[in-house]
Amino acid sequence: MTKGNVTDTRMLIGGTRPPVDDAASIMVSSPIDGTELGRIADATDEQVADAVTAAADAFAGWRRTSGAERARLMHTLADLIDRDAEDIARLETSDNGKLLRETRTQARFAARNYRFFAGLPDKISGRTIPLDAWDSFDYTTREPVGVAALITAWNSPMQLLANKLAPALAAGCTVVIKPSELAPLTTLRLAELVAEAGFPDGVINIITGGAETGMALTTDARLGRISFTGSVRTGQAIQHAATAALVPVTLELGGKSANIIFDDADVERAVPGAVAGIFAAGGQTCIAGSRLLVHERIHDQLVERVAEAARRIVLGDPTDDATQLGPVASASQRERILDHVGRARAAGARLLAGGGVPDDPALAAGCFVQPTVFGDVDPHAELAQQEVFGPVLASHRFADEDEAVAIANATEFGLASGIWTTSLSRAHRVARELAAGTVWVNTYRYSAAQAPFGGVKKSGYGRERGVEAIEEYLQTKNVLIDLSDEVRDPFSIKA
Ligand SMILES: NC(=O)C1=CN([C@@H]2O[C@H](COP(=O)(O)OP(=O)(O)OC[C@H]3O[C@@H](n4cnc5c(N)ncnc54)[C@H](OP(=O)(O)O)[C@@H]3O)[C@@H](O)[C@H]2O)C=CC1
Ligand SMILES: CCCCCC/C=C/C(=O)O
Repeated sequence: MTKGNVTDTRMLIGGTRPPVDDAASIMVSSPIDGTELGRIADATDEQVADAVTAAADAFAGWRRTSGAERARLMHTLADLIDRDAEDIARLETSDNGKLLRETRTQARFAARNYRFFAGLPDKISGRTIPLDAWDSFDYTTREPVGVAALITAWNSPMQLLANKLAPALAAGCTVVIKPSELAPLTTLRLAELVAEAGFPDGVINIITGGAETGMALTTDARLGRISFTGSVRTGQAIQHAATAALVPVTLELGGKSANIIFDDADVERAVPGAVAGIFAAGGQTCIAGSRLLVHERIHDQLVERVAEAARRIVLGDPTDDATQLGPVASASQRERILDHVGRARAAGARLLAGGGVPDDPALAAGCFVQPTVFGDVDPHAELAQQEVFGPVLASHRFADEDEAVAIANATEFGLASGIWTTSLSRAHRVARELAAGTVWVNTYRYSAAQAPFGGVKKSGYGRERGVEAIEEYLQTKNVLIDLSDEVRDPFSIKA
Protein backbone atom coordinates (compact mmCIF):
# COMPACT_ATOMS: atom_id res chain seq x y z
CA MET A 1 0.00 0.00 0.00
CA THR A 2 1.07 3.61 -0.44
CA LYS A 3 1.51 5.06 2.98
CA GLY A 4 0.97 8.72 3.73
CA ASN A 5 4.14 10.69 3.67
CA VAL A 6 5.51 10.74 7.25
CA THR A 7 7.81 13.72 7.09
CA ASP A 8 8.19 15.21 10.51
CA THR A 9 7.17 13.74 13.85
CA ARG A 10 8.47 16.60 16.00
CA MET A 11 6.16 18.46 18.36
CA LEU A 12 5.16 22.07 17.76
CA ILE A 13 5.82 24.41 20.68
CA GLY A 14 5.67 28.16 20.20
CA GLY A 15 6.49 27.84 16.51
CA THR A 16 9.56 25.67 17.12
CA ARG A 17 9.92 21.94 16.44
CA PRO A 18 12.14 20.41 19.18
CA PRO A 19 14.05 17.34 17.94
CA VAL A 20 12.72 13.91 18.96
CA ASP A 21 15.10 12.51 21.54
CA ASP A 22 15.40 8.81 20.73
CA ALA A 23 15.94 7.97 24.40
CA ALA A 24 12.59 9.56 25.29
CA SER A 25 10.50 8.55 22.31
CA ILE A 26 7.59 6.28 21.47
CA MET A 27 7.41 4.05 18.42
CA VAL A 28 4.37 4.44 16.17
CA SER A 29 3.47 1.31 14.19
CA SER A 30 0.80 0.38 11.69
CA PRO A 31 -1.97 -2.04 12.76
CA ILE A 32 -2.19 -3.21 9.14
CA ASP A 33 1.12 -5.07 9.08
CA GLY A 34 2.97 -3.97 12.20
CA THR A 35 5.56 -1.87 10.33
CA GLU A 36 7.18 1.03 12.15
CA LEU A 37 5.93 4.39 10.90
CA GLY A 38 8.15 6.65 12.98
CA ARG A 39 9.03 7.74 16.50
CA ILE A 40 7.33 10.55 18.40
CA ALA A 41 8.54 12.47 21.42
CA ASP A 42 7.40 11.46 24.88
CA ALA A 43 7.05 15.04 26.10
CA THR A 44 8.67 15.96 29.40
CA ASP A 45 6.65 17.87 32.00
CA GLU A 46 8.79 20.89 31.17
CA GLN A 47 7.87 20.67 27.48
CA VAL A 48 4.18 20.40 28.37
CA ALA A 49 4.49 23.51 30.54
CA ASP A 50 6.42 25.27 27.75
CA ALA A 51 3.57 24.54 25.32
CA VAL A 52 1.03 26.06 27.72
CA THR A 53 3.31 29.08 28.22
CA ALA A 54 3.63 29.51 24.45
CA ALA A 55 -0.16 29.36 24.07
CA ALA A 56 -0.67 31.78 26.97
CA ASP A 57 1.84 34.24 25.48
CA ALA A 58 0.22 34.03 22.03
CA PHE A 59 -3.26 34.53 23.47
CA ALA A 60 -2.75 38.27 24.04
CA GLY A 61 -2.26 38.83 20.31
CA TRP A 62 -4.71 36.22 19.00
CA ARG A 63 -7.66 37.51 21.03
CA ARG A 64 -7.05 40.96 19.52
CA THR A 65 -6.77 39.61 15.96
CA SER A 66 -9.84 40.60 13.97
CA GLY A 67 -12.51 38.00 13.33
CA ALA A 68 -11.96 38.48 9.61
CA GLU A 69 -8.26 37.64 9.91
CA ARG A 70 -8.92 34.60 12.08
CA ALA A 71 -11.45 33.47 9.49
CA ARG A 72 -8.96 34.01 6.65
CA LEU A 73 -6.35 31.82 8.36
CA MET A 74 -8.93 29.12 9.05
CA HIS A 75 -10.06 29.12 5.42
CA THR A 76 -6.41 28.84 4.33
CA LEU A 77 -5.94 25.87 6.67
CA ALA A 78 -9.06 24.25 5.20
CA ASP A 79 -7.70 24.78 1.67
CA LEU A 80 -4.40 23.14 2.64
CA ILE A 81 -6.19 20.17 4.21
CA ASP A 82 -8.20 19.77 1.01
CA ARG A 83 -5.04 20.03 -1.07
CA ASP A 84 -3.33 17.29 0.98
CA ALA A 85 -6.47 15.27 1.77
CA GLU A 86 -5.35 12.12 -0.06
CA ASP A 87 -1.98 12.09 1.67
CA ILE A 88 -3.53 12.86 5.07
CA ALA A 89 -6.07 10.07 4.57
CA ARG A 90 -3.35 7.54 3.68
CA LEU A 91 -1.30 8.60 6.67
CA GLU A 92 -4.26 8.22 9.02
CA THR A 93 -5.16 4.83 7.53
CA SER A 94 -1.61 3.54 7.98
CA ASP A 95 -1.65 4.89 11.54
CA ASN A 96 -4.99 3.51 12.80
CA GLY A 97 -6.04 1.00 10.13
CA LYS A 98 -9.34 2.61 9.24
CA LEU A 99 -10.66 2.25 5.71
CA LEU A 100 -9.09 4.69 3.30
CA ARG A 101 -12.51 5.58 1.98
CA GLU A 102 -13.50 6.57 5.54
CA THR A 103 -10.32 8.56 6.26
CA ARG A 104 -10.69 10.30 2.88
CA THR A 105 -14.19 11.37 3.81
CA GLN A 106 -13.01 12.43 7.25
CA ALA A 107 -10.13 14.55 5.90
CA ARG A 108 -12.56 16.37 3.58
CA PHE A 109 -15.03 16.66 6.42
CA ALA A 110 -12.36 18.18 8.67
CA ALA A 111 -11.74 20.87 6.04
CA ARG A 112 -15.49 21.45 5.85
CA ASN A 113 -15.63 21.87 9.62
CA TYR A 114 -12.87 24.52 9.61
CA ARG A 115 -14.83 26.37 6.91
CA PHE A 116 -18.05 26.23 8.89
CA PHE A 117 -16.39 27.74 11.97
CA ALA A 118 -14.49 30.26 9.82
CA GLY A 119 -17.91 31.80 9.25
CA LEU A 120 -18.28 32.65 12.94
CA PRO A 121 -15.33 34.74 14.29
CA ASP A 122 -16.64 38.06 12.96
CA LYS A 123 -20.14 37.37 14.28
CA ILE A 124 -19.35 36.90 17.96
CA SER A 125 -21.16 39.62 19.84
CA GLY A 126 -22.77 40.40 23.16
CA ARG A 127 -25.99 42.28 23.84
CA THR A 128 -27.15 45.48 25.45
CA ILE A 129 -29.35 45.01 28.48
CA PRO A 130 -31.91 47.54 29.71
CA LEU A 131 -31.59 47.96 33.49
CA ASP A 132 -34.22 49.34 35.87
CA ALA A 133 -32.43 52.69 36.28
CA TRP A 134 -32.63 54.92 33.18
CA ASP A 135 -29.26 56.55 33.90
CA SER A 136 -27.27 53.39 33.38
CA PHE A 137 -25.96 51.36 30.47
CA ASP A 138 -25.28 47.65 30.52
CA TYR A 139 -23.75 45.45 27.85
CA THR A 140 -22.03 42.11 27.54
CA THR A 141 -19.09 40.96 25.49
CA ARG A 142 -18.28 37.38 24.57
CA GLU A 143 -14.62 36.67 25.19
CA PRO A 144 -12.38 33.68 24.52
CA VAL A 145 -11.65 31.56 27.60
CA GLY A 146 -7.88 31.60 27.02
CA VAL A 147 -5.72 28.53 26.46
CA ALA A 148 -7.66 25.39 25.58
CA ALA A 149 -6.21 21.89 25.96
CA LEU A 150 -7.52 19.62 23.20
CA ILE A 151 -7.06 15.89 23.80
CA THR A 152 -8.16 13.38 21.18
CA ALA A 153 -8.54 9.61 20.79
CA TRP A 154 -6.89 7.41 18.16
CA ASN A 155 -9.95 6.36 16.20
CA SER A 156 -10.52 9.50 14.09
CA PRO A 157 -7.71 11.94 14.94
CA MET A 158 -8.19 14.50 12.13
CA GLN A 159 -11.94 14.64 12.54
CA LEU A 160 -11.95 14.71 16.33
CA LEU A 161 -9.37 17.47 16.29
CA ALA A 162 -11.35 19.55 13.78
CA ASN A 163 -14.38 19.27 16.10
CA LYS A 164 -12.36 21.03 18.81
CA LEU A 165 -9.74 23.16 17.08
CA ALA A 166 -12.11 24.90 14.65
CA PRO A 167 -14.45 26.38 17.30
CA ALA A 168 -11.52 27.15 19.63
CA LEU A 169 -9.71 29.19 16.96
CA ALA A 170 -12.93 30.85 15.89
CA ALA A 171 -13.58 31.95 19.48
CA GLY A 172 -10.09 33.45 19.76
CA CYS A 173 -8.54 30.79 22.00
CA THR A 174 -5.02 29.49 21.64
CA VAL A 175 -4.51 25.77 22.06
CA VAL A 176 -2.30 22.91 23.17
CA ILE A 177 -3.19 19.70 21.38
CA LYS A 178 -2.37 16.18 22.53
CA PRO A 179 -3.26 13.36 20.14
CA SER A 180 -3.20 9.70 21.19
CA GLU A 181 0.23 8.09 21.05
CA LEU A 182 -1.47 5.28 19.07
CA ALA A 183 -2.30 7.49 16.08
CA PRO A 184 -0.58 10.88 16.29
CA LEU A 185 0.74 11.28 12.74
CA THR A 186 -1.99 13.30 11.03
CA THR A 187 -2.09 15.72 13.95
CA LEU A 188 1.66 16.21 13.48
CA ARG A 189 1.09 16.65 9.77
CA LEU A 190 -1.26 19.48 10.71
CA ALA A 191 1.72 21.22 12.35
CA GLU A 192 3.19 21.70 8.87
CA LEU A 193 -0.07 23.04 7.47
CA VAL A 194 -0.51 25.43 10.38
CA ALA A 195 2.91 26.94 9.63
CA GLU A 196 2.19 27.09 5.91
CA ALA A 197 -1.17 28.78 6.54
CA GLY A 198 0.62 31.48 8.51
CA PHE A 199 -0.88 31.13 11.99
CA PRO A 200 1.15 33.20 14.48
CA ASP A 201 3.62 31.17 16.54
CA GLY A 202 2.13 29.78 19.74
CA VAL A 203 -1.52 29.95 18.65
CA ILE A 204 -1.48 26.21 17.90
CA ASN A 205 0.85 23.95 19.86
CA ILE A 206 1.10 20.17 19.57
CA ILE A 207 2.64 17.91 22.17
CA THR A 208 2.98 14.12 22.04
CA GLY A 209 3.24 11.34 24.59
CA GLY A 210 0.98 9.00 26.49
CA ALA A 211 -1.29 9.23 29.51
CA GLU A 212 1.33 11.00 31.66
CA THR A 213 1.67 13.75 29.07
CA GLY A 214 -2.11 14.11 29.04
CA MET A 215 -2.14 14.31 32.83
CA ALA A 216 0.61 16.94 32.93
CA LEU A 217 -1.40 19.01 30.48
CA THR A 218 -4.78 18.69 32.15
CA THR A 219 -3.44 19.58 35.60
CA ASP A 220 -2.05 22.90 34.39
CA ALA A 221 -4.13 25.53 36.19
CA ARG A 222 -3.49 28.14 33.47
CA LEU A 223 -5.96 26.46 31.11
CA GLY A 224 -9.28 28.11 30.30
CA ARG A 225 -10.92 24.95 28.97
CA ILE A 226 -10.16 21.28 28.52
CA SER A 227 -11.89 19.50 25.65
CA PHE A 228 -11.44 15.75 25.74
CA THR A 229 -12.53 12.86 23.55
CA GLY A 230 -11.86 9.39 24.85
CA SER A 231 -12.91 6.81 27.38
CA VAL A 232 -15.20 7.35 30.36
CA ARG A 233 -12.41 6.37 32.75
CA THR A 234 -9.98 8.97 31.43
CA GLY A 235 -12.79 11.52 31.23
CA GLN A 236 -13.49 10.98 34.91
CA ALA A 237 -9.81 11.41 35.78
CA ILE A 238 -9.63 14.64 33.79
CA GLN A 239 -12.83 15.95 35.31
CA HIS A 240 -11.42 15.23 38.75
CA ALA A 241 -8.15 17.08 38.08
CA ALA A 242 -9.92 19.97 36.37
CA THR A 243 -12.35 20.40 39.24
CA ALA A 244 -9.48 20.96 41.64
CA ALA A 245 -8.04 23.63 39.33
CA LEU A 246 -11.56 25.01 38.55
CA VAL A 247 -10.99 24.55 34.82
CA PRO A 248 -14.17 23.89 32.78
CA VAL A 249 -14.28 20.69 30.77
CA THR A 250 -16.00 19.39 27.64
CA LEU A 251 -16.23 15.60 27.57
CA GLU A 252 -17.01 13.47 24.50
CA LEU A 253 -16.96 9.92 25.82
CA GLY A 254 -18.22 6.48 24.92
CA GLY A 255 -21.55 5.11 23.79
CA LYS A 256 -23.75 2.03 23.53
CA SER A 257 -26.10 3.45 20.96
CA ALA A 258 -29.44 1.87 20.08
CA ASN A 259 -30.49 1.53 16.44
CA ILE A 260 -34.25 0.87 16.64
CA ILE A 261 -36.16 -0.74 13.77
CA PHE A 262 -39.96 -0.63 13.97
CA ASP A 263 -42.18 -3.05 12.07
CA ASP A 264 -43.35 -0.24 9.78
CA ALA A 265 -39.77 0.56 8.68
CA ASP A 266 -38.56 0.42 5.09
CA VAL A 267 -36.54 -2.74 5.62
CA GLU A 268 -34.52 -2.28 2.44
CA ARG A 269 -33.09 0.89 3.97
CA ALA A 270 -33.00 -0.29 7.57
CA VAL A 271 -30.81 -3.38 6.94
CA PRO A 272 -27.90 -1.42 5.38
CA GLY A 273 -28.50 1.23 8.05
CA ALA A 274 -27.98 -1.35 10.78
CA VAL A 275 -24.87 -2.71 9.02
CA ALA A 276 -23.45 0.81 8.58
CA GLY A 277 -24.20 1.63 12.21
CA ILE A 278 -21.95 -1.10 13.57
CA PHE A 279 -19.59 -2.37 10.87
CA ALA A 280 -18.59 0.85 9.12
CA ALA A 281 -15.45 2.03 10.91
CA GLY A 282 -15.18 -1.49 12.35
CA GLY A 283 -17.32 -0.42 15.28
CA GLN A 284 -14.40 1.71 16.44
CA THR A 285 -16.48 4.80 16.78
CA CYS A 286 -18.19 6.28 19.80
CA ILE A 287 -21.43 6.51 17.81
CA ALA A 288 -21.47 2.81 16.80
CA GLY A 289 -25.03 1.48 16.69
CA SER A 290 -23.90 -1.51 18.73
CA ARG A 291 -27.40 -2.43 19.97
CA LEU A 292 -29.97 -3.35 17.33
CA LEU A 293 -33.51 -3.18 18.71
CA VAL A 294 -36.04 -4.80 16.38
CA HIS A 295 -39.81 -5.18 16.69
CA GLU A 296 -40.67 -8.79 17.58
CA ARG A 297 -42.80 -9.25 14.43
CA ILE A 298 -39.78 -8.78 12.14
CA HIS A 299 -36.89 -9.48 14.54
CA ASP A 300 -35.75 -12.94 13.41
CA GLN A 301 -35.95 -12.27 9.70
CA LEU A 302 -34.30 -8.86 9.91
CA VAL A 303 -31.48 -9.88 12.25
CA GLU A 304 -30.75 -12.85 10.00
CA ARG A 305 -30.42 -10.44 7.06
CA VAL A 306 -27.96 -8.33 9.07
CA ALA A 307 -26.03 -11.48 10.08
CA GLU A 308 -25.92 -12.62 6.46
CA ALA A 309 -24.60 -9.19 5.41
CA ALA A 310 -21.98 -9.46 8.17
CA ARG A 311 -20.83 -12.87 6.89
CA ARG A 312 -20.32 -11.37 3.44
CA ILE A 313 -18.31 -8.32 4.55
CA VAL A 314 -14.96 -8.18 2.71
CA LEU A 315 -12.02 -7.92 5.12
CA GLY A 316 -8.63 -6.79 3.92
CA ASP A 317 -6.19 -4.00 3.21
CA PRO A 318 -7.97 -0.79 4.27
CA THR A 319 -6.44 1.08 1.32
CA ASP A 320 -8.17 -1.24 -1.17
CA ASP A 321 -11.48 0.21 -2.35
CA ALA A 322 -13.02 -3.29 -2.38
CA THR A 323 -12.38 -3.71 1.36
CA GLN A 324 -15.34 -3.16 3.67
CA LEU A 325 -13.68 -3.88 7.02
CA GLY A 326 -10.05 -3.21 7.91
CA PRO A 327 -8.10 -4.24 10.99
CA VAL A 328 -8.85 -2.86 14.42
CA ALA A 329 -6.33 -0.32 15.70
CA SER A 330 -3.95 -2.52 17.70
CA ALA A 331 -3.27 -6.05 18.90
CA SER A 332 -4.40 -5.12 22.42
CA GLN A 333 -7.64 -3.69 21.01
CA ARG A 334 -8.24 -6.96 19.16
CA GLU A 335 -7.68 -8.97 22.35
CA ARG A 336 -10.08 -6.72 24.25
CA ILE A 337 -12.77 -7.19 21.60
CA LEU A 338 -12.28 -10.97 21.49
CA ASP A 339 -12.50 -11.10 25.29
CA HIS A 340 -15.88 -9.34 25.08
CA VAL A 341 -17.02 -11.90 22.49
CA GLY A 342 -15.79 -14.79 24.63
CA ARG A 343 -17.61 -13.53 27.71
CA ALA A 344 -20.83 -12.98 25.72
CA ARG A 345 -20.66 -16.58 24.44
CA ALA A 346 -19.94 -17.89 27.91
CA ALA A 347 -22.97 -15.96 29.19
CA GLY A 348 -25.13 -17.81 26.64
CA ALA A 349 -25.59 -15.15 23.91
CA ARG A 350 -26.68 -16.67 20.57
CA LEU A 351 -23.87 -16.21 18.03
CA LEU A 352 -25.23 -15.59 14.51
CA ALA A 353 -22.12 -14.43 12.66
CA GLY A 354 -18.36 -14.12 13.19
CA GLY A 355 -17.07 -14.44 16.72
CA GLY A 356 -13.35 -14.81 16.06
CA VAL A 357 -10.44 -13.88 13.81
CA PRO A 358 -10.63 -14.53 10.05
CA ASP A 359 -9.11 -17.79 8.74
CA ASP A 360 -7.52 -16.12 5.69
CA PRO A 361 -3.71 -16.47 6.13
CA ALA A 362 -3.26 -13.23 4.14
CA LEU A 363 -4.80 -11.39 7.10
CA ALA A 364 -2.71 -13.11 9.77
CA ALA A 365 -0.27 -10.20 10.23
CA GLY A 366 -3.01 -7.62 10.77
CA CYS A 367 -5.28 -7.04 13.76
CA PHE A 368 -8.50 -8.36 12.19
CA VAL A 369 -11.73 -9.36 13.93
CA GLN A 370 -14.67 -10.99 12.12
CA PRO A 371 -17.86 -8.95 11.94
CA THR A 372 -19.87 -10.47 14.76
CA VAL A 373 -23.61 -10.60 15.46
CA PHE A 374 -25.31 -11.92 18.60
CA GLY A 375 -29.08 -12.46 18.62
CA ASP A 376 -31.57 -11.96 21.47
CA VAL A 377 -29.07 -10.63 23.96
CA ASP A 378 -30.40 -9.93 27.45
CA PRO A 379 -30.62 -6.09 27.64
CA HIS A 380 -28.95 -6.25 31.05
CA ALA A 381 -26.06 -8.47 29.91
CA GLU A 382 -22.52 -7.11 29.81
CA LEU A 383 -22.54 -7.11 26.00
CA ALA A 384 -25.61 -4.85 26.02
CA GLN A 385 -24.19 -2.50 28.62
CA GLN A 386 -20.47 -2.12 27.95
CA GLU A 387 -18.85 -0.44 24.99
CA VAL A 388 -16.89 -2.99 22.91
CA PHE A 389 -15.45 -0.47 20.43
CA GLY A 390 -15.23 -3.15 17.77
CA PRO A 391 -17.37 -4.86 15.09
CA VAL A 392 -19.75 -6.61 17.50
CA LEU A 393 -23.53 -6.23 17.37
CA ALA A 394 -26.11 -7.32 19.95
CA SER A 395 -29.79 -7.61 18.96
CA HIS A 396 -32.81 -7.24 21.23
CA ARG A 397 -36.51 -7.70 20.47
CA PHE A 398 -39.27 -5.40 21.68
CA ALA A 399 -43.06 -5.52 21.63
CA ASP A 400 -44.02 -1.83 21.42
CA GLU A 401 -42.71 1.72 21.48
CA ASP A 402 -42.59 1.92 25.27
CA GLU A 403 -40.47 -1.20 25.52
CA ALA A 404 -38.17 -0.02 22.72
CA VAL A 405 -37.57 3.27 24.53
CA ALA A 406 -37.07 1.51 27.88
CA ILE A 407 -34.43 -0.83 26.44
CA ALA A 408 -32.74 1.98 24.49
CA ASN A 409 -32.45 4.15 27.60
CA ALA A 410 -31.36 1.35 29.93
CA THR A 411 -27.60 1.92 29.74
CA GLU A 412 -25.35 4.45 31.42
CA PHE A 413 -24.54 6.00 28.03
CA GLY A 414 -26.48 8.47 25.87
CA LEU A 415 -24.53 9.47 22.81
CA ALA A 416 -26.48 8.57 19.66
CA SER A 417 -29.50 6.58 18.52
CA GLY A 418 -31.33 5.63 15.33
CA ILE A 419 -35.04 5.22 14.57
CA TRP A 420 -36.27 3.42 11.46
CA THR A 421 -39.96 3.98 10.79
CA THR A 422 -42.28 5.29 8.07
CA SER A 423 -44.54 6.91 10.67
CA LEU A 424 -43.79 10.61 11.06
CA SER A 425 -45.56 10.87 14.39
CA ARG A 426 -43.78 7.81 15.78
CA ALA A 427 -40.41 9.25 14.71
CA HIS A 428 -41.02 12.47 16.65
CA ARG A 429 -42.64 10.68 19.60
CA VAL A 430 -39.73 8.30 20.06
CA ALA A 431 -37.05 10.95 19.36
CA ARG A 432 -38.49 12.95 22.24
CA GLU A 433 -38.17 10.02 24.67
CA LEU A 434 -34.65 8.85 23.81
CA ALA A 435 -31.90 9.86 26.25
CA ALA A 436 -29.24 10.61 23.64
CA GLY A 437 -27.46 13.68 22.29
CA THR A 438 -28.19 12.68 18.67
CA VAL A 439 -31.24 10.96 17.19
CA TRP A 440 -31.08 9.92 13.56
CA VAL A 441 -34.31 9.05 11.74
CA ASN A 442 -34.10 6.69 8.76
CA THR A 443 -30.34 7.20 8.63
CA TYR A 444 -27.30 6.46 10.79
CA ARG A 445 -23.86 8.13 11.11
CA TYR A 446 -25.01 11.12 9.06
CA SER A 447 -22.37 13.78 9.79
CA ALA A 448 -22.91 17.53 9.42
CA ALA A 449 -20.71 20.46 10.45
CA GLN A 450 -23.82 22.48 11.33
CA ALA A 451 -25.41 19.86 13.60
CA PRO A 452 -24.40 19.97 17.29
CA PHE A 453 -22.96 16.71 18.57
CA GLY A 454 -22.36 15.42 22.10
CA GLY A 455 -23.67 13.16 24.79
CA VAL A 456 -25.81 12.89 27.86
CA LYS A 457 -25.27 10.71 30.93
CA LYS A 458 -21.86 8.96 30.88
CA SER A 459 -21.37 9.85 27.21
CA GLY A 460 -20.27 13.26 28.43
CA TYR A 461 -21.42 16.84 28.17
CA GLY A 462 -20.82 19.94 26.10
CA ARG A 463 -21.31 20.12 22.35
CA GLU A 464 -19.01 20.01 19.34
CA ARG A 465 -19.97 21.15 15.83
CA GLY A 466 -22.83 23.52 15.11
CA VAL A 467 -22.93 27.07 16.44
CA GLU A 468 -23.33 25.59 19.94
CA ALA A 469 -19.70 24.44 19.89
CA ILE A 470 -18.17 27.90 19.95
CA GLU A 471 -19.92 28.54 23.28
CA GLU A 472 -17.55 26.02 24.90
CA TYR A 473 -14.68 28.42 24.20
CA LEU A 474 -16.36 31.71 25.12
CA GLN A 475 -17.28 33.40 28.38
CA THR A 476 -19.52 36.38 29.06
CA LYS A 477 -18.27 39.66 30.46
CA ASN A 478 -20.80 42.18 31.75
CA VAL A 479 -20.02 45.90 31.60
CA LEU A 480 -22.26 48.19 33.68
CA ILE A 481 -21.88 51.98 33.40
CA ASP A 482 -23.43 54.58 35.66
CA LEU A 483 -24.43 57.40 33.29
CA SER A 484 -25.29 59.82 36.07
CA ASP A 485 -22.78 62.34 37.39
CA GLU A 486 -23.99 62.00 40.94
CA VAL A 487 -21.66 61.44 43.87
CA ARG A 488 -23.18 58.58 45.78
CA ASP A 489 -23.47 57.82 49.45
CA PRO A 490 -20.99 54.88 49.75
CA PHE A 491 -23.42 53.01 52.01
CA SER A 492 -26.40 53.07 49.66
CA ILE A 493 -25.96 50.71 46.73
CA LYS A 494 -27.56 51.72 43.46
CA ALA A 495 -30.00 49.05 42.28
N1 LIG B 1 -17.78 10.88 22.14
C1 LIG B 1 -16.89 10.99 21.18
O1 LIG B 1 -16.90 11.95 20.44
C2 LIG B 1 -15.86 9.92 20.98
C3 LIG B 1 -15.49 9.11 22.01
N2 LIG B 1 -14.54 8.14 21.86
C4 LIG B 1 -14.27 7.25 22.97
O2 LIG B 1 -12.86 7.11 23.15
C5 LIG B 1 -12.56 5.82 23.67
C6 LIG B 1 -11.41 5.19 22.93
O3 LIG B 1 -10.35 6.03 22.92
P1 LIG B 1 -9.03 5.78 23.80
O4 LIG B 1 -7.92 6.44 23.12
O5 LIG B 1 -8.88 4.35 24.13
O6 LIG B 1 -9.40 6.59 25.10
P2 LIG B 1 -8.46 7.08 26.25
O7 LIG B 1 -9.35 7.73 27.21
O8 LIG B 1 -7.55 6.03 26.72
O9 LIG B 1 -7.51 8.16 25.53
C7 LIG B 1 -7.98 9.33 24.94
C8 LIG B 1 -6.89 10.38 24.98
O10 LIG B 1 -6.59 10.73 26.32
C9 LIG B 1 -5.20 10.51 26.59
N3 LIG B 1 -5.09 10.11 27.97
C10 LIG B 1 -5.04 8.85 28.50
N4 LIG B 1 -4.99 8.92 29.85
C11 LIG B 1 -5.01 10.24 30.18
C12 LIG B 1 -4.99 10.95 31.43
N5 LIG B 1 -4.96 10.32 32.61
N6 LIG B 1 -5.04 12.29 31.40
C13 LIG B 1 -5.12 12.95 30.23
N7 LIG B 1 -5.12 12.34 29.01
C14 LIG B 1 -5.07 11.00 29.00
C15 LIG B 1 -4.82 9.45 25.58
O11 LIG B 1 -3.44 9.40 25.39
P3 LIG B 1 -2.73 8.05 24.89
O12 LIG B 1 -3.65 7.39 23.91
O13 LIG B 1 -1.51 8.55 24.25
O14 LIG B 1 -2.54 7.21 26.10
C16 LIG B 1 -5.58 9.92 24.37
O15 LIG B 1 -4.92 11.02 23.77
C17 LIG B 1 -13.82 5.01 23.51
O16 LIG B 1 -14.41 4.78 24.75
C18 LIG B 1 -14.73 5.89 22.66
O17 LIG B 1 -16.07 5.74 22.87
C19 LIG B 1 -13.90 8.01 20.68
C20 LIG B 1 -14.24 8.79 19.60
C21 LIG B 1 -15.24 9.81 19.65
C1 LIG C 1 -22.69 13.08 14.15
C2 LIG C 1 -21.46 12.27 14.14
C3 LIG C 1 -20.36 12.97 14.83
C4 LIG C 1 -19.22 12.07 15.20
C5 LIG C 1 -18.08 12.86 15.74
C6 LIG C 1 -17.03 12.15 16.48
C7 LIG C 1 -16.83 10.72 16.21
C8 LIG C 1 -15.99 10.29 15.28
C9 LIG C 1 -15.73 8.86 15.15
O1 LIG C 1 -15.94 8.17 16.12
O2 LIG C 1 -15.22 8.44 14.12
